[in-house]
Amino acid sequence: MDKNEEVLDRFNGITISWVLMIIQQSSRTISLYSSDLERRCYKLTFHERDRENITKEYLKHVLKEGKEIKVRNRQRMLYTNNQKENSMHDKVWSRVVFEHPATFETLAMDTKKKEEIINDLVSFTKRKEYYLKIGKAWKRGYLLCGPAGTGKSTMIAAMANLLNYDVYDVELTSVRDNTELRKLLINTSSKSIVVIEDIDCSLNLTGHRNKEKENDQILKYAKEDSKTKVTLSGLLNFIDGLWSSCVGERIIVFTTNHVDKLDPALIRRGRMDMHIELSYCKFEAFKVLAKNFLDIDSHDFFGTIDKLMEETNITPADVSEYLMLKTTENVTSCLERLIQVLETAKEDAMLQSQKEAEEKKTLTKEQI
Ligand SMILES: Nc1ncnc2c1ncn2[C@@H]1O[C@H](COP(=O)(O)OP(=O)(O)OP(=O)(O)O)[C@@H](O)[C@H]1O
Repeated sequence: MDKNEEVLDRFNGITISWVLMIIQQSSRTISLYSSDLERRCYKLTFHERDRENITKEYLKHVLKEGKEIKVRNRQRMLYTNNQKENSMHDKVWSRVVFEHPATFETLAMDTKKKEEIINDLVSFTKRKEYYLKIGKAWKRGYLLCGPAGTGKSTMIAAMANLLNYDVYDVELTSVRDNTELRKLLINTSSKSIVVIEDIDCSLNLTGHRNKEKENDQILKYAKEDSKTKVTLSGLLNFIDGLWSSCVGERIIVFTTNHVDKLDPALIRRGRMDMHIELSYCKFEAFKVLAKNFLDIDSHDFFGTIDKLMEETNITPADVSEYLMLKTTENVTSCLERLIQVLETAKEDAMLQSQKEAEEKKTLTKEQI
């Protein structure tokens, strides 16, 4: 608004006039900045009879709207924990602008499941009073599981874009110990998603903690260069601390390719409120990808693709690759290429299961 410009607003049938006032202040000191000598304020004019309504309801509404606009317009950030061992500065997080294009609209998965997740997220953000009333911290935990390339990272980006949250990506293998983990947590802000990806690969946070043999197997997934001394109880404290010591809304997301290998304590309800399984690309998910990549809702080949997808396991990441149009291709030739890939995958899967069945037979004979 310019100085003395008037803007009219309507609220509950009341008209309010806003005028920007700039008041010059006299000062004996010299300032390089003219704004130091100015006081900016807004003059609101309305009918006397509406005074109570304005002071009690309208101003509250203006502040709330203002906050929401600020959140909508702010640049979101992606934070990662600093990995330099002897970092000179105190900052535990490094940040870059978060500009991932993924949305729930472009996310390929079962429509019903997608709606359920969106509703869960949106209703979480609106339940501040409810959480206060029941005496629980305003938080929600999501466990995303599924094979590589089924969209776990993409879903986190879609969540952040939907809610307008920052993302804190915790690289657990670079966290020295539980104290450092706590420090990271304290330095996260409200309206954020704290992410620990591939939780099964980061630490030995597996189920059946007493069975050494199984633990050995799981350690194969652990990163060999990991120097972390973070323990399972440290991580549990981190999650519970996140809920109890932080003000404001927070979401924590774990992703894993091997949910069965995680310690049940880590993923129990209350810590991870919603378990979301992302799976191989079936026809409904394919239709989303076909719309994203080829801008089509139907095609004569859709029937064949539907059938083949029921018989094969192909990830949305692979389908996305095959749907990227080459300069020499058109939609039909691109879909033909995908059909060929699916047919080959189907044959390979059949040969593999035959081989496995024969191996099983031989094994049983040997046992007899
Ligand atoms: N469900 C999906 N919807 C849309 N695109 C997807 C989906 N799954 C995968 N993709 C595409 O494949 C790429 C890889 O997917 P993404 O990294 O999200 O998978 P992931 O499950 O996190 O894999 P990993 O376990 O290896 O980290 C994405 O950049 C995206 O383009």
